[in-house]
Parts: sequence; structure tokens; C-alpha cells
Amino acid sequence: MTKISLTRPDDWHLHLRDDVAMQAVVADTAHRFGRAIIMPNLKPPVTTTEMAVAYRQRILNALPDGVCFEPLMTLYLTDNTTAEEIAKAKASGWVHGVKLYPAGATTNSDSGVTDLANCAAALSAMEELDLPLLVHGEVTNPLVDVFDREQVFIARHLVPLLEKYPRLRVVFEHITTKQAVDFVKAAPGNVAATITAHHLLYSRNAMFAGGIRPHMYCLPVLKREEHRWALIAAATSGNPKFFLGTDSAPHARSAKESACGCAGIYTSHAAIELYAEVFEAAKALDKLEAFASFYGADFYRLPRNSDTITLEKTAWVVPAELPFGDDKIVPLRAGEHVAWKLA
Ligand SMILES: NC(=O)N[C@@H](CC(=O)O)C(=O)O
Ligand SMILES: [Zn+2]
Ligand SMILES: [Zn+2]
Repeated sequence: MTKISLTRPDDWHLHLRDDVAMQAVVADTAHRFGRAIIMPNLKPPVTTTEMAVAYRQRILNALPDGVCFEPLMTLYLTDNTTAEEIAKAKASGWVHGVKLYPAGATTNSDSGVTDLANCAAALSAMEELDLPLLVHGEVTNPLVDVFDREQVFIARHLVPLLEKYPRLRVVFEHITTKQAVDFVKAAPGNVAATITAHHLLYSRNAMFAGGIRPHMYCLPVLKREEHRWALIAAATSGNPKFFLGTDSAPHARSAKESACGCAGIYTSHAAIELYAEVFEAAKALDKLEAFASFYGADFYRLPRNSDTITLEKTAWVVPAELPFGDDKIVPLRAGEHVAWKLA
């Protein structure tokens, strides 16, 4: 196969940042995807509907002329999020989910939730109003091994959460383990998961290939090869609970190449192309469209896109770096080939 057309995909997990950083990256997403779920972990975080609506407008203002792209906004859940704020978010029509960051789990999660018990009113309101909870599913206990934090989160937090709020729609974001795949498969229909391109393409070996590779560091951290196989099997299975979410998370080169480098991998410049590589290698290109363009929209109860994109099997070289305000981003595959190209 040398060319494929698919319904325009959506990205169900994306970091666009703000200001000049956003200006540098938003076109990469908007050229490929019709919509994206925009993560709220700005500084300060997007904790109110008012902030989300203002952020949405800044995203629209940053779009290149003539490009049609719909940012789907989210709120950042804190210990203090009220049921009133949830009602406001739902009523606005612009907010499509509320993001749970366990405090300290990842980039800009300092204002995140310290104990889910503090969020009872907000979670009840979300269940009642049918506003999905989007979860960064890792425990933060420093005694838990960093490679086990996702599987421990399932048992300690996700299972009790779904017992308490059985009708709450939950997206387990950027899953990285076989345990997460098994959990989502066995869960009822109100539970789904996003899977990134980098967790489908790389195992943790990639972080240490010939030396330490800060641009391959993200959270949840890359896992063993056997987990990657489980993710590929889930993504290519045709199970509508698994859909595309890049978690493209740009950081300045200087912040990544540091004694304490930031977590996050930038993939928006080649996002759908990278997924095409995975699906082709798994001999499942026929499953790509539903994973990328149907299942997420269905879960979020939004119409599927009606236009299409075309990918060609033409290798191209990713630039060594991309502009990022005063700094640069080192994108995934910098200086290396990507097998598919957006026509
Ligand atoms: N994925 C990452 O490694 N980083 C994300 C945060 C997140 O999604 O956890 C970021 O905002 O940089
Ligand atoms: Zn996360
Ligand atoms: Zn993320």
C-alpha cells in the first residue's frame, strides 16, 4: 500500500502550552487533526470555565489563516473544584472533560489532587452531568518504583473510584502497561483509554540507547517491550475503548537537556504518520481510521469528522530541531526518517 485516505483524525490528548510556545506548535496539530482535547496544565493551571474559554480563544487566535481546527477544552481538577464550577463547565458547551493530575505526578501537577476524597462533590457533579474525567493514572508515592506507578494506580485509585462513581465516564490517559490494557478491556463501557504514538513505537531501551536520551523521557515513562506489544494489540484490535491521544508535550531543548530534564515528548509534527507506521508494521492499516478518527469522537459523543486526509508511503527526514519561541524543540525522530507523509 503506498497511499491511504482516512476520515480526518482527532487528537484526544494534547499539550498546546501558551503564548509563543503555542504559536510555534499549534499548526502541526491543526494541519493533521480536526479537533484535540487540550490539556489544562498551564502555569497557572486552567481551573475555571472562564479560564478555559479564554484559553480556547487564544488557541483560535494562534491558528494559521484558513485552517479549521476545534480545540476541545478541559478543566484542571484540584482539591477545591466545586460542583458549581463543574455545572458551569458543562453548561458552557466548551469544556469536554476534567483532568485529574495526582499532585506531583507529572509536569505542572503541583496544584493537582492530593486526595480524591477532597473531590467528592466535583466527581458526583461530573457523574450526574456526564462530564468525563480524564486521568493521569500514576501513583506519586516515592516508595513505588517509577515503572510500577501505573499498575499500582489502577488497584489503589481507579478501582475504588469506579466503585464509588459507577456511571462516571473515565478516560485512562496515555496507558503504558499490559495491566492498563487488561483493566480497560474488562471495565464497563464508560471506561476508555488513549494510547500515544511513542508508547506504541518505543520501549524503555530507547531512553538508554548508547547513552541517556532526555528527548525519550516522558511520563508515564516508557516501559518494557512486552507492555508495548500489549498496547499495539489493543490499538489495532478494533476495540472502541482504545483511541488516539498523542500526549505531544513540547518542552524547550534547554529544559530537556538538563541535569533534571522535563518529562514530555513532542510528536505533533508527525503524529498521524507515526501511528501509520505502527499500524502498518502490525499489518493493521485497515484499523487505523477507526482508532484515529471514530472511537474517540464516539466516546466523547461528538460527531465524526466529515473531511479526509491522505497519507503517502514516502519517507522524509524530520528536522534536527524546530522553533519554540526563543528556544528550540527537539522533535521525536529528529534527523531520522518517518515512513509516511501527509499529502
Ligand atoms: N507526558 C509528559 O511527559 N508530560 C506532560 C504531562 C503529562 O501528560 O503527564 C507535559 O505537560 O509535559
Ligand atoms: Zn499525563
Ligand atoms: Zn499529557
